[in-house]
Amino acid sequence: MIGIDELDVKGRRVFVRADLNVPLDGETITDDGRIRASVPTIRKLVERGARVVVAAHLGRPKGSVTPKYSLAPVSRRLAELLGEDVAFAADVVGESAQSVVAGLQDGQVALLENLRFEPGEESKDDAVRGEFADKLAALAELYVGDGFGAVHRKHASVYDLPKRLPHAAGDLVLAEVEVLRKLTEDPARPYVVVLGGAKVSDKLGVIANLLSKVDRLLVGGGMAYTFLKSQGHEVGKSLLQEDQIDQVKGFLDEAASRGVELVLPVDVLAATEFGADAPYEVVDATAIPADREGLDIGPRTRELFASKLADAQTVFWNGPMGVFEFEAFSGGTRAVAEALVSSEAFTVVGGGDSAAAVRKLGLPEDGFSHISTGGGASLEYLEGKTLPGLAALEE
Ligand SMILES: Nc1ncnc2c1ncn2[C@@H]1O[C@H](COP(=O)(O)OP(=O)(O)OP(=O)(O)O)[C@@H](O)[C@H]1O
Ligand SMILES: O=C(O)[C@H](O)COP(=O)(O)O
Repeated sequence: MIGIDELDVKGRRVFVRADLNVPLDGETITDDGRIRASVPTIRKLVERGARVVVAAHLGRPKGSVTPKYSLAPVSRRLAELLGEDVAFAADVVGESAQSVVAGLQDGQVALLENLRFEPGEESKDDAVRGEFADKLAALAELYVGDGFGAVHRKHASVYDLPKRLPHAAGDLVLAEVEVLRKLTEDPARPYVVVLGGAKVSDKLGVIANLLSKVDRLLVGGGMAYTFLKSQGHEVGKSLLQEDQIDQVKGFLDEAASRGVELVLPVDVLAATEFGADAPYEVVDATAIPADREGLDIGPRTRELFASKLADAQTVFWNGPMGVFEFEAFSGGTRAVAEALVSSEAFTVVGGGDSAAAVRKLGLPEDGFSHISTGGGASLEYLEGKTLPGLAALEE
């Protein structure tokens, strides 16, 4: 994988695939970490006289134009952080994109509209993705892969486009891979992975492979309820991945046979509904009332998880322990974050929302060895999987 320093970019149109998938409240960006992380590569290209065409996704609009997922607010923030104008295209490969890109002078930056407004971006059909990648390729002469958070996606802009243009990895991708490689090569033990969050179906899949690598797996957040259900417990209205209950039963058996400690919540904050002010009570994780929804791990679980982190030498954490965006349900995430900050271990936090949670809770970013921009991407890297976006850059 070569870096951007090895590309001759002056006067050339360089397509930068970034991960600008930031949390939004309406049009307000609630955490701009991923935009900040994308700035150094873009700035370097600007300084070297490239005509920079940035592209990214936001949310999961599933191939149709969805105004609430427009990158317009991101474009404004990117311009502020760069201290440069950013020409925003109102579409991805249409007339607006073509004219914005054609108008770029050396050292200028454009941002295309959300890649996922186009069905070709995420299509499972290679030909459909390829056709869309051809249109993206027509916008540039060189490709830079810098969207680490999305390198696990076999999407047109991540996987097919670098096959069509001379390419290099951006500085963010190189830095992320360097840190994560340390975790895959002989990590100091005990090696503990903490999983939470809401992308349950995506991330349950990684557990099978992680079980052969870690000593301990702590499961909280929206992930935990499928485990509790698979043990036969009622989980009420909590997040549940019904179709993966059997698979999860298999994980419990495999963890036991491998001697991996799989630690689940023993209590949860069970709310009457999903909301910042929803009334809630602390209940045993084995007795969640049918009309309640688990929105955070409870106080006994916080202590349990902290004790399981106390002797760790290596920790990877992805996914908040609860709905940390609501103050009342942020305590579990805070407890895990604080346990990591006070730990001597090599600690890596990964994921858009996980990193945002660390910042929102006011924890010192330098309290962690590394804060990664990728959640699912980091997990799949740690599993030892070949990630499409990295494989394409290596070719
Ligand atoms: N018990 C729960 N019920 C519902 N949502 C939850 C629960 N616990 C955590 N969440 C939500 O999970 C979301 C984050 O999950 P996610 O899996 O996307 O993590 P991430 O760090 O952003 O990783 P990635 O970068 O892969 O997206 C947060 O918005 C949080 O509110
Ligand atoms: O938030 C993330 O993990 C990345 O931006 C990828 O988003 P996705 O899970 O919707 O593909």
